[in-house]
Amino acid sequence: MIEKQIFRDAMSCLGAAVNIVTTDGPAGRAGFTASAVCSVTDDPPTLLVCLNRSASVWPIFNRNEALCVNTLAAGHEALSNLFGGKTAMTERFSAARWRNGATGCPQLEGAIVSFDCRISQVVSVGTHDILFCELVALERNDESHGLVWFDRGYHQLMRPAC
Ligand SMILES: NC(=O)C1=CN([C@@H]2O[C@H](COP(=O)(O)OP(=O)(O)OC[C@H]3O[C@@H](n4cnc5c(N)ncnc54)[C@H](O)[C@@H]3O)[C@@H](O)[C@H]2O)C=CC1
Ligand SMILES: Cc1cc2nc3c(=O)[nH]c(=O)nc-3n(C[C@H](O)[C@H](O)[C@H](O)COP(=O)(O)O)c2cc1C
Repeated sequence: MIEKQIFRDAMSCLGAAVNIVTTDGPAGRAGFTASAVCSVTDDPPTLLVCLNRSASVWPIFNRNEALCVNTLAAGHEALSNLFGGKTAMTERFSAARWRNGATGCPQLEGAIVSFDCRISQVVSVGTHDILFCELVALERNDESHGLVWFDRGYHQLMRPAC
């Protein structure tokens, strides 16, 4: 069996978009930073998000059954750290501006793209739940530069024409 640390060191070589995944509903509002997000199928348009079941936000996502994947732009590094740390939920949300999407989940103003989704299926693997998320609506912002998590640090990605 490969050790956990060796696996993590290897995974740190995979660059990934950084996202703030939010929810709102009967269990209240919550959000966390996630790099474990990817496309599953375009028919029906579906993404997946991997969420550690030991995270404080897990019961809230589990009950609300809706979420919004807000893909972060260059300049969102501090916000990403806030949602990725052990900070109070009010402190996380007061650091940025939000609007409510079709599902009622918070959409980050200035996100490169926001995928507003209903959680269609949940599969538990090891420590994590894989949340399959069917797209309800989306909002794009084609002007901001990108942000990637690679080698345990943030890297800005510039659009070619800018
Ligand atoms: N999938 C996840 O749950 C992820 C969790 N994190 C958390 O953010 C913090 C900082 O992470 P890094 O600076 O990248 O250093 P790190 O050494 O904790 O992680 C390196 C890489 O391993 C993977 N990874 C880390 N924790 C994991 C987990 N519990 N389950 C599955 N994959 C995991 C991710 O791809 C991560 O970028 C850590 O507390 C880490 O656990 C970060 C990225 C993904
Ligand atoms: C760059 C980055 C990426 C992360 N990606 C994930 C992820 O994909 N899945 C996950 O469960 N936690 C991920 N985390 C950790 C959560 O954001 C973190 O556990 C949570 O916000 C804080 O947990 P707490 O609410 O229990 O304090 C990531 C953290 C950082 C900084």
